[in-house]
Amino acid sequence: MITASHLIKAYGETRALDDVSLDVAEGDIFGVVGTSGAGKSTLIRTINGLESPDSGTVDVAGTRITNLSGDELRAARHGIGMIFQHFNLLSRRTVAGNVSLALEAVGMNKARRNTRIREILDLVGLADRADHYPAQLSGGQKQRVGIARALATNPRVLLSDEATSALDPETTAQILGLLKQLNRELGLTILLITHEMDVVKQICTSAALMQHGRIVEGGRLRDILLRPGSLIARQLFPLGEAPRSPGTTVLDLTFTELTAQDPVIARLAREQGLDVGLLGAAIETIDGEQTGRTRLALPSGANVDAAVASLQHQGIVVEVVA
Ligand SMILES: Nc1ncnc2c1ncn2[C@@H]1O[C@H](COP(=O)(O)OP(=O)(O)OP(=O)(O)O)[C@@H](O)[C@H]1O
Repeated sequence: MITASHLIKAYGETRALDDVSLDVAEGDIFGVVGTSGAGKSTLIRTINGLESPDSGTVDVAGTRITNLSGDELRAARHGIGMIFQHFNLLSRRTVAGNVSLALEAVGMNKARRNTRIREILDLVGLADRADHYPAQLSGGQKQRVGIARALATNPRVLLSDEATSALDPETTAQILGLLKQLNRELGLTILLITHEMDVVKQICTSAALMQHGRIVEGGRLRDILLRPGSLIARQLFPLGEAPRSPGTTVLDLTFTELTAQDPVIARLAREQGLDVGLLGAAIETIDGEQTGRTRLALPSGANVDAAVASLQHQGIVVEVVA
C-alpha cells in the first residue's frame, strides 16, 4: 500500500534520508521508531509529498507521489490522511468546522458535508462535541478531531506524526485503541512515526528502526522478535546490561505465545540438572500474542551447549550474552 524505494534527502551535509526503502502492506499498522534526528519526520513528509526527495520514489495506493506536483499532488494527498503531535486544528473553527475543511477542499456540497461530518464524528466518539471549539476540548478530544478530519475524505492510508506524544499515558492508550479500531473496521493502513517503543508494543504489526537517516532493521514484529540480536526486540523488552560474574553463563531467551505457557525454566532445570537463576524478564502482548524476553543464569560447570540446545528444541531463541 505504501512503498518507498531508495529515498535520499540531504540538507547540506546532513543526509536526513540515506537510501531508505520501506514497504507497508495493506491493512498493516507500521511503526517507524528512532531517536530525535534519525530522519522519521523527513520520511513521513516525503511519503505524503510535503517534501521531495533528492532521489528515490514513493508510491501510495498505486500512485507515484514522487512524480506529482501542483494540483495533481494536492489531489493525491486527499487520499492520504495525516495526524500530528500538536493536532493542527483551527482555533476559530468548531469541531464540525475543522472536519468540514477537509471536505470543502474536495468540493463536497454543504448537505453532503453535514451528513459526512455527523458520520465521522460519531465514528471517533465526538458526536456531542460538534459545536465546541478546540480550546474547549481535552488533548485526547483534539486528537479525535484530528483523526476525524484526516479520515473525512475516506483515505485508505493514515500517516501519524508522533500523534500521541503530547498526551498522557491513559489518553495515549485510548487514541491508540481508536486507531486500532479504525484499522480493523475500515481496513485502514496506518504508518506512524514515534520515539516511543510503547506505541509500537500497543498497536503495531510491523516496525522499522531508523538511525542516522537509515533503516537499520525492519519487518513484521513477530519475525523481528525471533531474530537473534534484534535491536527492536531489545528496545521492546529491555533487560539492561548483562551482569558478569566469573564462571556463570547468562542467556537471553526470546519466546512467543507458543512457549509462553510452558514450564520452560523448570524443564531446563530438570532435564539438565541445573540450578537456573532468573535475572530478569519482560513479557507483553504484542500483535495479540504473549511475547517476552527472559534472562537466565547458568551456574559454573553447566553444559551450556546442551542447555541452549534444549531451549532451542522448545522453540525459544537463545543468545549467550555473558
Ligand atoms: N528543513 C531542514 N533543514 C535542515 N536540516 C533539516 C531539515 N529538516 C530536517 N533536518 C535535519 O535532518 C535530520 C533528520 O531530521 P528529522 O526531523 O527528519 O528527524 P526525526 O527523527 O523526525 O527527529 P525528531 O523526532 O526530533 O523530529 C536532522 O539532522 C535534522 O536536523
